[in-house]
Amino acid sequence: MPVIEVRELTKRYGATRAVDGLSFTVPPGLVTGFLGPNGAGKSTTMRVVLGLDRPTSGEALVGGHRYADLPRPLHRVGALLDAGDAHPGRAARDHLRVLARSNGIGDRRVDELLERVGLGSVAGRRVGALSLGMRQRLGVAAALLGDPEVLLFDEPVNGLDPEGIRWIRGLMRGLAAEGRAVLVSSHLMGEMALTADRVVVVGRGRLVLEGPVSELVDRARREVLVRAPEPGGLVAALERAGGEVVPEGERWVVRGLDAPAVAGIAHAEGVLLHELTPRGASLEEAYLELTESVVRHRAEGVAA
Ligand SMILES: Nc1ncnc2c1ncn2[C@@H]1O[C@H](COP(=O)(O)OP(=O)(O)OP(=O)(O)O)[C@@H](O)[C@H]1O
Repeated sequence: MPVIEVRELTKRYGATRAVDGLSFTVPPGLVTGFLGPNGAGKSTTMRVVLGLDRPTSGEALVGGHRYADLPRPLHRVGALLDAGDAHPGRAARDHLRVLARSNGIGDRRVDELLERVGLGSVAGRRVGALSLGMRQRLGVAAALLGDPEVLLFDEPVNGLDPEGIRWIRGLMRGLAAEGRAVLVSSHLMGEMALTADRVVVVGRGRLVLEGPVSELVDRARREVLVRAPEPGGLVAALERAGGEVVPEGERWVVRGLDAPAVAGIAHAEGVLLHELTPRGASLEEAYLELTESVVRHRAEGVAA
């Protein structure tokens, strides 16, 4: 059973549809990457899941309930939205203690978490004197206070150095391995390929794709570059087989057929090939292509 369920969610701010009929689920035990370009509606969706924003229509449920109806929300859902939300003048430890006490959580849990996120030695330091990476770790500790089964991270690697990025990745993988549902937003596909088991891709507030990371790769446009000094009937035969053939310099770009199929057709036509090169899109390209096509379609839709 999915732990987070977003159903037909729409959120408008005036004329802006930040989220537009979005549905997806976040299952337990996996890291789900929430991907989309800037302004795609990721933060808005997360805020609605956390009850910080009200949907215009549709709903977002955690364990079958709206956030507002969860009895002990901090014990069900933890979130890292913005590293800058702690009081700068307060010591890191005290920041967590205040949060913990107001939720009936003891100081021992605070000390345990400070160690877990690697802030044990700087726990007495003012929040304002912590580096961005340390504040990010403090935010993670706050999210984990109630030992929640669901975790939301909004662009957690922003501004972190490579060591901090590695740490966050390992942490998210570990939390999922403990059976928790982890939703992490990013606008970088490469980052998600290293961290997520599955992805929910959004563009302009709408769902573009939901599924395993590998599905995105499969969606990548695949091409075969072909060079044949005497092509004869090759192009026509490739087109008959369903390929789309476009000249590129001295070569042909074939789409819709894989390299073995192209080789087989060339052989059947008796055409000698000097080159047969499969060209696959990278994950980042596949993702950009997907989100761009959504943006284009929607722009055309608006113009029509
Ligand atoms: N409180 C608000 N008032 C008005 N417009 C808003 C508000 N919050 C978000 N928006 C708009 O809604 C759209 C979606 O924003 P959102 O922050 O959810 O996107 P995002 O995918 O998280 O992008 P980013 O990666 O830039 O954070 C944007 O056009 C944004 O300007």
